[in-house]
Amino acid sequence: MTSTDTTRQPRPAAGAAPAIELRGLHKAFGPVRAVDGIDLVIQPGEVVAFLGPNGAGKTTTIDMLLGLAQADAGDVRVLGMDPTRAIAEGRISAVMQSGGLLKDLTVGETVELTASFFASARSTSEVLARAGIADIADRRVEKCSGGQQQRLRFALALLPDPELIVLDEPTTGMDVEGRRDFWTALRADAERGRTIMFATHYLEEADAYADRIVLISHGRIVADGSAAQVKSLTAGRIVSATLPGLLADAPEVAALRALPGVLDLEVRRDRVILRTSDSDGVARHLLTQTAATDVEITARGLEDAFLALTGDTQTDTTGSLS
Ligand SMILES: Nc1ncnc2c1ncn2[C@@H]1O[C@H](COP(=O)(O)OP(=O)(O)OP(=O)(O)O)[C@@H](O)[C@H]1O
Repeated sequence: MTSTDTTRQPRPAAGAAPAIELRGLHKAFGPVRAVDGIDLVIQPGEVVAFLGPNGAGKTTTIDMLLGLAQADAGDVRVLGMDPTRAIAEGRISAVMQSGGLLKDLTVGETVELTASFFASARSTSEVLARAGIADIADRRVEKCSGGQQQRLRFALALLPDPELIVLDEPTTGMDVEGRRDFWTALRADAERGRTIMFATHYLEEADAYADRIVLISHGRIVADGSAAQVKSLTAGRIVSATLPGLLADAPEVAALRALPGVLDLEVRRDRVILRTSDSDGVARHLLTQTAATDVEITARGLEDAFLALTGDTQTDTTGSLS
């Protein structure tokens, strides 16, 4: 079979079991609530980024998803079955951050050796081509860059032709080029209908390569949707201006707070900072109804959404966003 074959990965029929179903998942390590009530359903064919800062609970969730750790409470189903059965049947593969490669073997030998452990596996040439490393089949693993080794792990994960691939921070420590090549190979494979879930703390990877972002913090899901939807959860722009002699209880502040679209407002010395869905209206008010100077309007990006929703860094605005 060649890498151009497109008949083998049909999208699952309507009514197929979810690729991943997590219900009320909890896991604690002593006093640390690593996973604190996760409910998540991922449908066949979705490419989902599991995004969160260090210690958010991504790896713990993935370990339970792969049957490597037991939940304290809750239920895990993968392709409608227990994860250990899905793995035994070759229907789910994992790509972890490191380990598992023998440095003296070549890339091709590594794939052939691993394929010999499976009752039925795709061909070496096919998985090397899919992972974008056919040209380095004869290179010894120890001579491969971090990015090439990670694409080799991806090739190994493709051997049983799984319906679902789970990757735990697959590009940690890679340079920009290595990351780009890795994601190009993964995304091309995903186009064929495979379900992919990857953990990352790189916002740009989630934004660029996932159809859906599940943002977690302190073991809980704090946002779930497309990159645009996640951004819109912290919607609006920031308008700031200097108002000399400003006091937080001044009538000007009350009038600003009452403007349509204002989501929150903060006074810092003589500067007022507003988050609003109508930045033009606020700027117009400031310039025509008050003595404001230095009016600035800034857009909020995914980075802001991430920080605001995970609450791990102080944002410029007040008010709860999650
Ligand atoms: N085996 C363990 N023993 C004790 N605490 C643990 C253990 N594994 C994880 N934790 C704690 O559970 C929390 C969640 O960790 P986890 O590794 O799941 O987060 P993560 O989102 O994958 O983080 P990272 O991006 O740093 O890998 C952290 O506070 C971590 O210190």
